[in-house]
Amino acid sequence: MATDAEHPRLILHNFLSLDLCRELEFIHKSCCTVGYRPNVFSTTLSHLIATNSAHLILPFISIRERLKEKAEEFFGCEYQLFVEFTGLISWSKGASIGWHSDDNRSYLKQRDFAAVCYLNNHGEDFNGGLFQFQDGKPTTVVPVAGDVIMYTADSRNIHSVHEIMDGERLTLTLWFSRDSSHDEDAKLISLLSQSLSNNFVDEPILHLPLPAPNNMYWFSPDQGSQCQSGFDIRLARAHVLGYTFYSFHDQLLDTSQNLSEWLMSPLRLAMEDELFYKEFVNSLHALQVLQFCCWKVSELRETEVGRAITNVVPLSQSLQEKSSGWKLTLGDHQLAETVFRSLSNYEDSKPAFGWADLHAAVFAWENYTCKLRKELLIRYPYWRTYQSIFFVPLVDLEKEA
Ligand SMILES: O=C(O)CCC(=O)C(=O)O
Ligand SMILES: [Fe+2]
Repeated sequence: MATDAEHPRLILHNFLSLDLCRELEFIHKSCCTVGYRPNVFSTTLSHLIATNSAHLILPFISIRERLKEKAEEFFGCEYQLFVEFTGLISWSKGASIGWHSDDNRSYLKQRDFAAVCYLNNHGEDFNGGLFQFQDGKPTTVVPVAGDVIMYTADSRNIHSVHEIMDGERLTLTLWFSRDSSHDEDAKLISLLSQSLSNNFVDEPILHLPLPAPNNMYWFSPDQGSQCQSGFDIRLARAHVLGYTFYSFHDQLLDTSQNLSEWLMSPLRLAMEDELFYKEFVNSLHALQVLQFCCWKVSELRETEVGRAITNVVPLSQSLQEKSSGWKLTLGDHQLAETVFRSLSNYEDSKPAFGWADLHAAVFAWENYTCKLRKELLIRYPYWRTYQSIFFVPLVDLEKEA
């Protein structure tokens, strides 16, 4: 929709497929950290690389390119733009932003255009959170999964976002710049080169995530103050799906002091009074598999045959045998549910999937991860050569190789 020249902006319906929206939701809900403002969570591409999950930047590549081309075409600046920032951003109850333009700080002056992609639905996944332009048409934008809004980052497009009343609102947000010194690609390629040189580059070994420092996962209802109340967002994300983490240590440790340490070390998943015997290398690994299961559950149910599960035991039995099993406690359950429950989860409080699904998800997640990892190793040398992160169909690269 082209609008008046005084307020250059564009709305694109169904620009992203629903499956891509779900895939990005999986990435965000398994990798995000607390954001830059209260009740906001974010996942940047550099964070994915830093946490040993560089392959998870791949689902972003073609969409970044399509959005950049669209912005260049619509705003009439072909071949002039660089992606300045790409990130998944979610807002929970209480988050909002007043009237502003996106270049309204001295350190944001390089931003020329914004693209906000909605990944979930107003009224279904969250309430509140309508986007509003101060002048010009359209005035209000209701977030619908797959839709995108683009606008100039200057004062011609002053906007705000209403407070989130309930649920979690998720977007993929990009800014574009004409200034090549703010090219995100150059920074990402440099991070990738460090990350890949730390690993066995030739071996597409299974890639396991490595958590960032624990304070990046600590949600505090009153950010800025040193208050003790709050929760670890990895525990909270598992909790709203109906799962808890159990750690099996030899020694008795003081829970509050060691929660951080345990979240970094091997653990298992429990649901109600049953324990899944699969050991995950750390909390992020377990959370990635849980969120992957959430994304793929219907597909997993179609393809799995047999579905015999042998590695689930009653918790009471396992704790008797291994007296050192410890539940990692979440703390404020109610707060975690307010912050992370999407509206659609409220209907019934039962877990959305069970052990058979999770069992299948462990293998499907490994296949997904290995496939992306192999793809990254094919694409990366081209990105390094051209100092640009671009999308080419894999068959074309394989032909060249
Ligand atoms: O998420 C949105 O709809 C817009 C967010 C926004 O205005 C911003 O991040 O500057
Ligand atoms: Fe904004």
